[in-house]
Amino acid sequence: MLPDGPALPALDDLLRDAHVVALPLRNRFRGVEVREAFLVEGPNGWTEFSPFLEYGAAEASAWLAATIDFGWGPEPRPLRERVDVNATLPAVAAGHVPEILRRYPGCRTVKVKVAEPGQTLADDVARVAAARAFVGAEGRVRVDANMHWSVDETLAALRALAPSDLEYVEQPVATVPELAEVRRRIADEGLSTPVAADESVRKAADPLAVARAGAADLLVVKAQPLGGITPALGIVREAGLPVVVSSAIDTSVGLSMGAFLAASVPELPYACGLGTAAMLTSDVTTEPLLPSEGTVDVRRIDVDVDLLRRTAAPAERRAWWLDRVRACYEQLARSRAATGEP
Ligand SMILES: O=C(O)CCC(=O)c1ccccc1C(=O)O
Ligand SMILES: [Mg+2]
Repeated sequence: MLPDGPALPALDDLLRDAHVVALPLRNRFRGVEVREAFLVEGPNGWTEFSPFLEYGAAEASAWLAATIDFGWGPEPRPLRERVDVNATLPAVAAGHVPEILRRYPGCRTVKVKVAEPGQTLADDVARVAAARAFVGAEGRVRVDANMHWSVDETLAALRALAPSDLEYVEQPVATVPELAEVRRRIADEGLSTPVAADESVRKAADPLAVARAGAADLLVVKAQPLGGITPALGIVREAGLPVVVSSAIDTSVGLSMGAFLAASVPELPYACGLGTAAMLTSDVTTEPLLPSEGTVDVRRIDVDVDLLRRTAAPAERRAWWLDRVRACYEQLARSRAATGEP
């Protein structure tokens, strides 16, 4: 189900002055080496559309709803001016951990990618230990397995990672029943690691099912896949669980949407995954939303025309993105027309 939202702007308003950029990453992340994004300026300011390339129109349409919500919808009402952020550590060798974490000045929380296909639990243990050594006993270290473990593998990993004292484990397994089982087994075995749901929120037909099933201790919420700040805030309210606001390797424009969401959530007990501008080798603004003193600003982003030109995607990629916006727009228009009917 696609979220409701403001009346759609004309398709031409989305396409006429749009930019498509291709930003190389410093380190490969979930198989991605260059991040592409579609940027457009609405009456509220610059907004972003950047679903991953493999997503079909149905899934990507929620991301377009978010693009429109941020550019054309109700202005967010932030409760804070800065948001604490975590460092995001790709599945690199342990020896590379310090050089990556140094890009996140002041961040006391690290999210470590684990369970990367082709790697071993020993690789994860070494990487997580290096992250713990970097932040010290006062810091926080969480891991994200992106659904790659079974229930048994999760428990084995949590036992092996226990010396690093995890803040939580994010989406260790794929399904809601498995998440529930992981939580039960953690309690049965006398462990205490909280379980966070990410894919079970952002890729689910019903983002609240995991909360209703009592299958997670906290939720990871992302503005773009949930259809924007307005619907995401509704999900946070109804879930009744603590949340971490995160992002999807966005440009600073997409990160600013996440920062406004994080700033609008009533309670924000965890550092948010909004520091990832540090993963990009270039950005679309001269004032990128980079972490400083462990936080990012909550502000709109002005894009820089020179940077847009320098990071512009090749013509055939631009054409692909414009087609994708058209396809998603059609879906949104159809779904909004349907909800208007009796
Ligand atoms: O939460 C963070 O630290 C950064 C964002 C992140 O990890 C991410 C980025 C792109 C795609 C998936 C994920 C994820 O949380 O699984
Ligand atoms: Mg995740």
